[in-house]
Amino acid sequence: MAGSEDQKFSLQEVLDTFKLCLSENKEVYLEQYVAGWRGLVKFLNSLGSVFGFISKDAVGKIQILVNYMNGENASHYATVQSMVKYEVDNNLVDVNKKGSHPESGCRTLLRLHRALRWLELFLDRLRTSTEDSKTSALCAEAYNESLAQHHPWMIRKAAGMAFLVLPGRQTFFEVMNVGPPEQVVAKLGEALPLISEVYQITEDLYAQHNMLDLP
Ligand SMILES: CCCCCCCC/C=C\CCCCCCCC(=O)N[C@@H](COP(=O)(O)O)[C@H](O)/C=C/CCCCCCCCCCCCC
Repeated sequence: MAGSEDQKFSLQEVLDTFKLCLSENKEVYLEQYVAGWRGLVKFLNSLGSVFGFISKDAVGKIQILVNYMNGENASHYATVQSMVKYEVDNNLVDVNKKGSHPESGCRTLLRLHRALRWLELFLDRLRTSTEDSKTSALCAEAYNESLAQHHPWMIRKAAGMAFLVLPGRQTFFEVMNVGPPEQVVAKLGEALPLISEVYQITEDLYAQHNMLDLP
């Protein structure tokens, strides 16, 4: 994986991976899910070292999942559904407090899943924003409505400070490599339902298994 996060970001590429995430019977392919996150991390890395602590956490979690996907039980890590079934059936998930499985696939994916909700809220705000909107405010609002509820004070503070140095809306749109603002807005409109569907399917699955609060 070394170096893959340094390449140029493309919103289209991320959109394509999220499109490929769902199987015909609405299972979420882990390979595409992880590929989507890798694409997003490229974007994060292009914003500078202030975001390094966020990128490091995301890359670490991506790597945990990749290790399972390439490990001896790889066949069980094809989809989120098969991973959940395998780990739950084999008692490989710490359910109430951290124990012998502190880095289960289920727990690791849950962290990225919560971040996907932040992404959904943030992209929707970006899509409906006006030229004078502040990306830092849009990002903070989306964060407070989602991920912040799972983060301790120190992380919330650090994240809040990082948001303050986010580039303006115009730069943001340029980095997406889609074209003029109208096309970015259209592309975001295309991306959002896909991200929402992947989010909702995962959310429902975790809810069914009472796993939305894994330690
Ligand atoms: C389409 C282009 C525009 C949007 C591009 C967005 C690019 C974002 C890329 C990655 C997002 C980072 C995902 C972060 C995952 C965080 C998972 C998490 O909650 N980890 C915490 C809990 O883990 P455990 O301790 O339980 O293992 C961990 O404590 C977190 C540490 C780092 C701080 C996370 C702050 C997240 C802020 C939200 C992302 C802001 C990115 C702003 C860039 C626009």
